[in-house]
Amino acid sequence: MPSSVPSVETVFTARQITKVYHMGEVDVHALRGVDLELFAGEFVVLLGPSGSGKSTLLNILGGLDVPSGGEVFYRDRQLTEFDDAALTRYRRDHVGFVFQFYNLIPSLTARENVSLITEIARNPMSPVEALELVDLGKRLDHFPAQMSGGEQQRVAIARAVAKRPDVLLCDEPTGALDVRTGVLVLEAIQKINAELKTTTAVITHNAVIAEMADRVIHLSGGEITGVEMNSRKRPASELNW
Ligand SMILES: Nc1ncnc2c1ncn2[C@@H]1O[C@H](COP(=O)(O)OP(=O)(O)OP(=O)(O)O)[C@@H](O)[C@H]1O
Repeated sequence: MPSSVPSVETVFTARQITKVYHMGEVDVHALRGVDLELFAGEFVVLLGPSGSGKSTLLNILGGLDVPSGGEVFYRDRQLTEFDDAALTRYRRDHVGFVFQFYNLIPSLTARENVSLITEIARNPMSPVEALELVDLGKRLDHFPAQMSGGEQQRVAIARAVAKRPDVLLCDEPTGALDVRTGVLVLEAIQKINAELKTTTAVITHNAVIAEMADRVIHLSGGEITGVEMNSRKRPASELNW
C-alpha cells in the first residue's frame, strides 16, 4: 500500500499508467504514464483527438481493461490488483457504461432492456423511474426500432444508471447523433450527475461538449497535456455544434 491512501472524496487515482498493445512487430503505446484523479460527484470531460488514448483510459477506470504498468485505485481499493472475478463484481456494483452505439436488445422494449439490469442489481431504482429520469416515461413499451437514435441512447443511459452506480463512464455518447438529439442525451447525463451526484466522465473529441464539464482533461498522444476547470459550466441545452 503506498504512503498516501486516496481520501474518501477521491473516486479514482491513477498513477503512471501505461498501456502498450503489441501488434505483431509493432508496439502501440496507447497510454504513456498517465496520472489522474477523479473526485466524487464531479463532471469531467476527457477531450482529445482520435487515437489519443481516451477510450483506453476510460476502459481501465471502468475495469474493462487493465494497464500494462502503473496503479489505479477506485476509492481505497487497488483495481490493478483485482483478478477477473473481482473486476466483474466491481463493474457490476459500481460502474455504469454508455457507449457510442446503444447496444440495446432489439426484441425487448425500453422497460425490458432496463429490467435486464435492475433484476440483477443490489439496490436498483425501478425501470420506470430510470426511464422517467431520462424523460422517456412515455416510451416504456416501445422497441428500439420504434425510437430515434437519441431516444435509444437515453434508454441506454437509463439502463446504465438504474443500478445507482457510483460512476458513470460515457464513451462518445453523442458520436452517432445529430446536434438536436445529442443535446437531449447530454441534458440527460447532466441531470443524472446533478440529481444523483454520480461521478461522471464523458469522452469526446468535440470541444463544445467540454463546456458543460466541471473539469476538462486534455489527452494527446497517450498523455494528459492539460487539465482545466470551467469557471462557468454551461447547461447542455445551450450547446451547439
Ligand atoms: N485493442 C487494441 N489493439 C491494438 N491497438 C489498440 C487497441 N485499442 C486501442 N489501440 C490503439 O491505441 C491508441 C489509443 O486508442 P484509443 O481508442 O484509446 O484512443 P481514443 O482517443 O479513444 O480514439 P477514438 O476517439 O478514435 O476512439 C490508438 O493508436 C489505437 O489504435
